[in-house]
Amino acid sequence: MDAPKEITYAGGPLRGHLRLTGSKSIANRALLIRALTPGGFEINGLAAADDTVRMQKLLESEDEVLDCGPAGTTYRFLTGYLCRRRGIQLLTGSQRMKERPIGILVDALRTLGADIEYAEKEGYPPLRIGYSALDKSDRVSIAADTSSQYISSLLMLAPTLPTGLKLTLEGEIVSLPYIRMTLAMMEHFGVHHHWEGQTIVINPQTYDSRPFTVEADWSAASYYYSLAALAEEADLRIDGLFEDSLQGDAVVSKLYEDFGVTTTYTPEGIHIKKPAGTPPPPLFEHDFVECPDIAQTLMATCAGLGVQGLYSGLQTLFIKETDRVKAMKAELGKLGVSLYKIPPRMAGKTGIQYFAQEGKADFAAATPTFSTYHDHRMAMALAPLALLHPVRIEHPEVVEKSYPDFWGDLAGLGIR
Ligand SMILES: O=C(O)C1=C[C@@H](OP(=O)(O)O)[C@@H](O)[C@H](O)C1
Ligand SMILES: C=C(OP(=O)(O)O)C(=O)O
Repeated sequence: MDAPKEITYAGGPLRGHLRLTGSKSIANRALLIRALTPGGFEINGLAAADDTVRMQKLLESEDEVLDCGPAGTTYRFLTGYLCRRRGIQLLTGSQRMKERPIGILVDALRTLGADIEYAEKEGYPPLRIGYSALDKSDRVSIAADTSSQYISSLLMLAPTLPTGLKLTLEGEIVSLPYIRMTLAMMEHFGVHHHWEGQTIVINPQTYDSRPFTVEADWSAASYYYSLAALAEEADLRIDGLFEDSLQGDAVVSKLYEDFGVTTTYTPEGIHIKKPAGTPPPPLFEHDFVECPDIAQTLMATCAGLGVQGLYSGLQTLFIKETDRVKAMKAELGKLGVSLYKIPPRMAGKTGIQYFAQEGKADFAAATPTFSTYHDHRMAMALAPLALLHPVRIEHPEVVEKSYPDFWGDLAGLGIR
């Protein structure tokens, strides 16, 4: 095992200016839509993120085995796409990918006529996918409470199907902004849809070839908001982020207002500031069902500042790159901060599952070494704590999944 990375900060106000990496969610949609667009189009701002690089390579590959590694969107988007590509391919991924469910998407595709088999365990990757016209039905219902990526996969394919698709979303909808992102990008390429209650209707249409630029990544921006909140004083300019965004994680700018971090939008991007002497709030409460990827960031901020946390909407975190609540509980536990499920009887009759967080990070024992569980967001969410005390991060290379320049960008701010 490689040595963990130790990161420290000399102290003082946090100042800097950087250009953020591109959004992998937007990039992977643009790449998939391009593969379905006659004549293709130019995409600007594609990041070197591993998930994006894999998507690009696998779309071009004619190999019999396609390995998505840990990339969820790549895996789910290709599951739909490959159903209509000639030949038989085995779609596989990392060990963790084989534990992330795919049955809901496979069942929906089979209703449309797909030729898909489980190559190992029923309900999980890898999949053996053959060609099908997907003309058995143009109507399908799908459980929306597990992953929006299944829905995005079907939506992007929908206009290319013989009679389009009527997709009914059942149950609670998780990660809704990502479904909106998919539909908005389809609109950009001239494909229209309409809602009939809980059903999204997409008629057969052709994607128009138009140049496209990938926005910078608001999920990645969350780590800078956390840094600003943890700093005594902060003044950061981040280029490439805009108020009018396709990304639901842009809500992070609002969430950090509670911590005294303000955002000004400039023609180049954002300017975030925290004045010296801003006291932290006593409590931070949020429902993360629309922005699951920034939950770890806020947990780490609250731990660093000793802010009590009350979180809901975390029910999908256990099937991400790792079981994220379990992993955060273990790592924050190293600092004496507790994270626990509130017993349902105490949460009342709402049926909502709440988690509470209590305690302020205590660095008295020793420099903590954080494990990262093959999860880029564990590394990036915990790194800002280095503003308070040196920390060590195991397997720092995990950040390559979405943000390969993360450590270099932190170094540019004096966090080395
Ligand atoms: O569609 C997307 O780009 C994503 C959707 C979300 O997943 P779920 O829909 O599985 O929550 C999110 O967590 C993931 O990082 C990216
Ligand atoms: C959950 C994530 O990614 P994916 O599901 O695409 O692997 C993430 O990036 O936080």
